[in-house]
Amino acid sequence: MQATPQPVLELRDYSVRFSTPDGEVAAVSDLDLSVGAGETLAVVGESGSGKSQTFNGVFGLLSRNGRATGAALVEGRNLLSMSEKGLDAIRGQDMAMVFQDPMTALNPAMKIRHQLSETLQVHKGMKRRDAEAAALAMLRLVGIPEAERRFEQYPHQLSGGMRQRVVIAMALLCRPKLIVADEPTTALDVTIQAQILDLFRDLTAEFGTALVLITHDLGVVAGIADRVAVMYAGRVVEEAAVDALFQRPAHPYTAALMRSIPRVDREIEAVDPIPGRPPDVMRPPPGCPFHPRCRHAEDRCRRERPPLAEVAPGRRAACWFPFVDAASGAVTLPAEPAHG
Ligand SMILES: Nc1ncnc2c1ncn2[C@@H]1O[C@H](COP(=O)(O)OP(=O)(O)OP(=O)(O)O)[C@@H](O)[C@H]1O
Repeated sequence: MQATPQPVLELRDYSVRFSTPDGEVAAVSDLDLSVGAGETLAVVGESGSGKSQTFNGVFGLLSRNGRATGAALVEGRNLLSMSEKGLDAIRGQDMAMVFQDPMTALNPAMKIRHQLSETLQVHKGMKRRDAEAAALAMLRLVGIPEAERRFEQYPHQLSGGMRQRVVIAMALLCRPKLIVADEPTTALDVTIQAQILDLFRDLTAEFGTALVLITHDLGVVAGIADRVAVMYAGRVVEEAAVDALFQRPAHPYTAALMRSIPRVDREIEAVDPIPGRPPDVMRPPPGCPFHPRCRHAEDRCRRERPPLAEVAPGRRAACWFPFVDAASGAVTLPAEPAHG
């Protein structure tokens, strides 16, 4: 793999399971992933592929029937073996999560002033005045116009985009080493979406924060991510540097995902939805979980599950027949067969 800067978060042999009356749900299986200081890792995949539960497990936010196993190391400390108190101290101080709906992080009955300064008072032990001054400065930094006036308002008085900026300000206040943003722009309109992504890019570069951006939308990762991990049925099926991935995906699922999104440089007719549906994680198909939807599946794919393996320098793919020339390491997309 491409040399990652010193990992801030490292998942090793990491899985998430839920017990249900119908049996065990293997939501996330055997992940090995890391993200380094100042690096942005995008985690993409269709709904239900395990993106959110992976990081809910890291933050100790799984529902009661869920359990994460393996290791989730933040600067070498395994969060999975920590007490609730130890985890509380790290959450908010060393790592923060930003969700799709900013109201999950905001208290509707509290002025922005108090929401932000309280974070610093609790986690950094700052005096109220200093905390408020720092909070106001951060509000300006995340591009809130008329920050002084907004400081005295309640969340419902702000637009959705502005609320998300406040949440980002709140996440950054303690200068965390890691931010996980789960679909942070999905609820926003396209122009605001681009502004918020720019904001993430600028601020993580400025503070050297490791950023994990969870999204179902491959389109949003191009301008912001350094690396991309593509998830399918609870596993990473491809991992690569963003430019390499966009130039030539090595896994048929990534290729299919790319064909399924509209692009400004292509005719709308070129959008080609992925046939079929993702597998039921309680009853995954034998072999490669993607084989029932794959245009290139062969017998081996129906029988044996391919491991995530290095297919070229800096990229991994879980496919028996990745689009990579073994001798040269060049990625080669085969001609598409006529059938779907
Ligand atoms: N409490 C639960 N009990 C049982 N299964 C669950 C529970 N929570 C999540 N799951 C299952 O875990 C799997 C992964 O879900 P997850 O939310 O991580 O997917 P996702 O890729 O983030 O999708 P989305 O983009 O829709 O959020 C899904 O099959 C989901 O049904």
